[in-house]
Amino acid sequence: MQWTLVIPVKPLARAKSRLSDTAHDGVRPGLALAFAQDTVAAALACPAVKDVAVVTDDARAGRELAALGARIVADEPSGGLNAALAHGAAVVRAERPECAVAALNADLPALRPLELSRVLDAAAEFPRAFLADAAAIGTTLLTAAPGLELLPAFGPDSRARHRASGAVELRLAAVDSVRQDVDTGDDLRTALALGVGARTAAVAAQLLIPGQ
Ligand SMILES: Nc1nc2c(ncn2[C@@H]2O[C@H](COP(=O)(O)OP(=O)(O)OP(=O)(O)O)[C@@H](O)[C@H]2O)c(=O)[nH]1
Ligand SMILES: C=C(OP(=O)(O)O)C(=O)O
Repeated sequence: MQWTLVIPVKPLARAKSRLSDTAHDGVRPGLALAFAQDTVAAALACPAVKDVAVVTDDARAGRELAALGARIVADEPSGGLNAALAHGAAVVRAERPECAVAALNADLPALRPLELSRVLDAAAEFPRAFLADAAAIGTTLLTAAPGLELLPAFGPDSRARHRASGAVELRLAAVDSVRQDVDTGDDLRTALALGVGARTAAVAAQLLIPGQ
């Protein structure tokens, strides 16, 4: 099965606020964009991915991610992350009602295409499925098979909400790159140790990160 990914990107000036102690206001938008570029590039290189729709209202992010090959969907609801994901899924399903849809966070700079393939192949066995984040509290990926609504419930403690919604938790080993979202300076250090994409590596090299 091949998947259409829906990737949400918050306006860069407001993105990744929890990284403010690691990356100051002048650098953080560029870092958030680099995360999204590395995430989208890895997703587009994944054999299980048919195409990628990015939901964003950010002009710069839209331009740069379209240049990588993503389709850009305007964040018309402007109602936060879950509204953006539901809208993105509805837009892609309006054109291809039978497509399999997966929501993926845009803050996965260490994402490896083959690990994403393993996760998506495992998800294909279930009507709806999700992958917990590295902290085991949140979610980095949520899938819906053809004909089923995505019903995104991302945000703090989303692992429990997605489980309660009936989605099956994927219990896979060795898919760290798909779980490693970056919210804090510690997360960034962990992602750098896993190995990040070229754009994040270039921006991170300008930051003085203790322990790097
Ligand atoms: N389109 C869209 N994407 C969003 C919105 N809020 C969050 N996102 C995206 O959802 C994903 C997960 O969000 P978070 O990890 O909370 O990222 P964030 O909101 O930039 O981080 P903080 O400011 O630290 O909360 C990231 O890819 C964000 O860019 C929103 O209102 N609209
Ligand atoms: C978006 C999520 O959380 P965070 O902002 O912590 O990445 C989530 O895990 O659903």
